[in-house]
Amino acid sequence: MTSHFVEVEGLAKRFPAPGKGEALTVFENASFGIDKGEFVCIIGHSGCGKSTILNILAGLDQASEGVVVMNGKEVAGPSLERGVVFQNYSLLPWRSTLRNITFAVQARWPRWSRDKVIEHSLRFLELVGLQGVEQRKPSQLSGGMRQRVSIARAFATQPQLLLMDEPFGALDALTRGMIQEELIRIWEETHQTVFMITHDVDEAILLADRILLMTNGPQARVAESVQVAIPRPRQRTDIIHHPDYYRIRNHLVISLVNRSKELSGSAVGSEPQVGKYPRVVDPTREPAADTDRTTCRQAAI
Ligand SMILES: Nc1ncnc2c1ncn2[C@@H]1O[C@H](COP(=O)(O)OP(=O)(O)OP(=O)(O)O)[C@@H](O)[C@H]1O
Repeated sequence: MTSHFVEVEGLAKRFPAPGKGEALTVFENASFGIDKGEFVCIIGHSGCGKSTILNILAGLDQASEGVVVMNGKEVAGPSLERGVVFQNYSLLPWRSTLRNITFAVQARWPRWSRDKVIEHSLRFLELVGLQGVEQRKPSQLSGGMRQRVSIARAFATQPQLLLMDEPFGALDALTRGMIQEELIRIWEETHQTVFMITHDVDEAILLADRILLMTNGPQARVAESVQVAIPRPRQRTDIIHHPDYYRIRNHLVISLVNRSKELSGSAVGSEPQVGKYPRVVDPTREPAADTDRTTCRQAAI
């Protein structure tokens, strides 16, 4: 039945109303697939249910309807096969930087020797540029460094699926840019399957193979799957000069700013959604009028 590495089928989340009112349907009928080694970002306005979807994929929350299947097995709870990076780093404050990583690596591979655990952990700290701070506690690190530790820890445990909930949301623009590039480097080395929430259209285009677009809630839908076929390796300073960059960016911005509200609860775009999956969109093949450069100032939602 499953054709993708991760298959999300007919997911819905409803919360009961406090009184006798109707239940709140945050999103419904969310169906999409993620292939092995793919980097997928999801974008949508605040409250449409992105974090809830990510938590359901992680096994940390339960769907009201629908199912998530990973590698042929239904996701029924948390597992070391799925790693999560949150915006607030989630490091253990009493452990050193290195021990925050070795702790997770040891849990993942309990039979490994101490030396092997340390060697493996140091390699991932090095990949995020954190040599020399191994013995510092999280409180002695900057926000950017803490997020690097948390990314290194997630990649070091080599989960089959890595879930990232706005990992750079709390960082300043310069630090964010640097860590985005480190994330690209570490992903290109490991070819991890990644599902990431972001509010930043430019970040999504830089990182993703595909961007899932959600309409506004309540009754939000995963309406489009937007292809990002810009070749890799990608760099922040070069990607903006690629001829397809603004076509993709403007499509995303127009969909998010103009269409997602009007069409909340239905597919974004002029064509209706056919079948269970979101409409597949390649903005580089859409008419130029849809990608007017004047919308480019509204990039983060
Ligand atoms: N326990 C709950 N009871 C009722 N409603 C809830 C509960 N938990 C979450 N919600 C609602 O579910 C909706 C989706 O929340 P979620 O955090 O998944 O959205 P989001 O798209 O990730 O938002 P943001 O981009 O702001 O992080 C919100 O409207 C929120 O108020």
